[in-house]
Amino acid sequence: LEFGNGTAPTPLTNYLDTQYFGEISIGSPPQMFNVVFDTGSANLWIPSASCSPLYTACFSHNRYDSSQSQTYIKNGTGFSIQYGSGNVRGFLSEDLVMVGGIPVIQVFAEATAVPALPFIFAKFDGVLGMGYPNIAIDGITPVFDQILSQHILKEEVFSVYYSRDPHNMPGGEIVLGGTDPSYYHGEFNYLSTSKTGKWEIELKGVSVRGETLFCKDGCTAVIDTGSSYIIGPAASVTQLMKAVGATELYTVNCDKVEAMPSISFEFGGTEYSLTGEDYIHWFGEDLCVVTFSGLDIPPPVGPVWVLGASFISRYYTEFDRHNNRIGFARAV
Ligand SMILES: CCN(C(=O)c1cnc(C)nc1NCc1ccco1)[C@H]1CCCNC1
Repeated sequence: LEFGNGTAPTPLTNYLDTQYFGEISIGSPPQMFNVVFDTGSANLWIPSASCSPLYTACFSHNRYDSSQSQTYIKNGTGFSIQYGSGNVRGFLSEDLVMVGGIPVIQVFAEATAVPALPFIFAKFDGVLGMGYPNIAIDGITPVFDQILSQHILKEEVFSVYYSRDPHNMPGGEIVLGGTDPSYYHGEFNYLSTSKTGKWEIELKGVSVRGETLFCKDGCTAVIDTGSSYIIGPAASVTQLMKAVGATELYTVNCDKVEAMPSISFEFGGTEYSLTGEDYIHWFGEDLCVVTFSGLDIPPPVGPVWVLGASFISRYYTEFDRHNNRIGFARAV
């Protein structure tokens, strides 16, 4: 397959700086879907034409109809993926999936039950997991691994740019096989993924005004392209709100945003800081909310910090499967 220089870019749509998604097709003739490219999971699921109208979150999105596809291969194995608020359930099917112009014969899940919360708020139809195969449910080979085995990519990496202020076009870009220098400047700093099999790295500390307040003895950070915000242990985030002058409801007075202190994450020997502008979400003229949320993820996964779009929109991120490392560079 001749495409570009061994890299395959997909433009992303930015919905209110909180949801970033790109278009893929499934089936012949192609059925189009908007999916989140999610490093926090490793399966592809999309709503099924056979989902009940009772599931509003399924019925209100584009749905895959296997009866319309000449390349559909029946599977039927059960599928369930757990989210904080509930499970997406369905069954497995196989068909031709086109991602960034690359064809893949892919096993994916047709969702017949999609929890209203949070997915009625989703502007995307489904999720394309970009995580490692060992977190893939039902042991399905993930899309990116299927592409790697075709040996057509220049490098065994993918990179993500998320824009800020939704008026910028495009809203973002994911590049399979390399990086896009038009969206970052300066050098990359690389951090090796602490446990192979997850896009997570060692966080050395979280500091405000130069003082390390949290994760003093080191902790784990998950770099999750499918999450909107920054999630931290509940007690730490509560203290962090106080330290930056936000109320318990995470709200701040909009004209105080410029004066808010930077919050820094130390990875390797480098401080990655977010200014008030970076971590505040403007919900209107005078409602500004801090885009952090407190969540105690239980061991063995937790306690962790999850860095989502609020972080990635400031730091262009390269996910390197060849060297099992994550690279950050300043986004444009
Ligand atoms: C996709 C499921 N996720 C969300 O956080 C999520 C839920 N519900 C809505 C409506 N949107 C979500 N993410 C929007 C988004 C797109 C890109 C950046 O953030 C997470 C679940 C944990 C694994 N990682 C993904």
